[in-house]
Amino acid sequence: MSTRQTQRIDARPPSSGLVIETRGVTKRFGSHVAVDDVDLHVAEGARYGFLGPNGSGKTTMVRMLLGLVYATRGEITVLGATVPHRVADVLPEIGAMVEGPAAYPHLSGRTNLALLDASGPRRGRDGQRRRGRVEEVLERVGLAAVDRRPVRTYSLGMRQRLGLAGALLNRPRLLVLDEPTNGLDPHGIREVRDLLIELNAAGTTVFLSSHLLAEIEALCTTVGVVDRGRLVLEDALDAVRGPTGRLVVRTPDPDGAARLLGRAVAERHDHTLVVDAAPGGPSALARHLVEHGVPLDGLAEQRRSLEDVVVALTGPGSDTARDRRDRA
Ligand SMILES: Nc1ncnc2c1ncn2[C@@H]1O[C@H](COP(=O)(O)OP(=O)(O)OP(=O)(O)O)[C@@H](O)[C@H]1O
Repeated sequence: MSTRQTQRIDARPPSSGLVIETRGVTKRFGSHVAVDDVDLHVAEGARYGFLGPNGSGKTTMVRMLLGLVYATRGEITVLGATVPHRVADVLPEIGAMVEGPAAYPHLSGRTNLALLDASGPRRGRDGQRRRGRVEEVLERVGLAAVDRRPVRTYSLGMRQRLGLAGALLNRPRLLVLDEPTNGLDPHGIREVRDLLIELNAAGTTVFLSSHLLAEIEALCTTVGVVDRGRLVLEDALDAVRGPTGRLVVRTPDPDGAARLLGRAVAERHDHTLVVDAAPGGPSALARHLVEHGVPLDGLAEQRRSLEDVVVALTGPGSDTARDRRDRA
């Protein structure tokens, strides 16, 4: 075993169970504070979504995690190594894609990956195995059928997949991805999501930034929301989307249900009613409706959407609100 590998194992102890931890991380560009006193906690095995509008500091944070830019203040630990000083020890265990995929435009995707692999921790003369690794990651990202044409002729979606393939070459323990579905069509977005879920199920922790709420909601187990450089929320997605205290009733007889439930009905849309929860919960309400001849198609607890929570937290005057006003 090489010294390098031993060091990596020594650097492994996130006994806290955290693979990324930051304390008071701040980044200033001149007088502009891009990241402001951020404490991140990314647990081993999580799919962590770092959500924020454009310009909120996501890329800057991701770059700091990888030691590509230095924090003005604060501490960063990734896979047990302090960043930037010891980041080189753990980089072989991290697959990263930041600010779009980088590749030599005049070379094919395969050649680009082979070069990347040759410069990685398993550099050396195992050409056969390298070819195997390259084919495997091309297959995983749906580029197996790609021919010899140069990367400059690739669509943005293909480049994005190639970038992901590069991030997977080392079979990383941690994936750090900045806006990984940028430029992909809905089909491609779903494929990347499925791939990340599959890798995560096999043990890889996934940290990704996105300005797309729906993407984070569909993929992540934990969410960190950043607004103008500040982390305004960090929690398990299930906890964020907790119950609202109301029940959603679907019935073919909404008039009958509305008459019966009176002022408990908070909202009504076609055959769906949102009802203030009464003592006894969903089962008591179901019984009450059915006993009074109102048939039910469905009854469920209403849960907050991530969007509701984010809008409430970021509030008017934030970049999110400004973006909305600009678009209006
Ligand atoms: N090298 C730099 N010099 C000066 N300002 C910078 C630099 N890099 C980023 N910034 C500024 O820091 C703020 C945060 O930028 P950052 O790219 O981290 O945001 P982001 O959330 O990733 O945005 P996007 O989704 O648009 O990529 C922005 O106001 C940006 O203009």
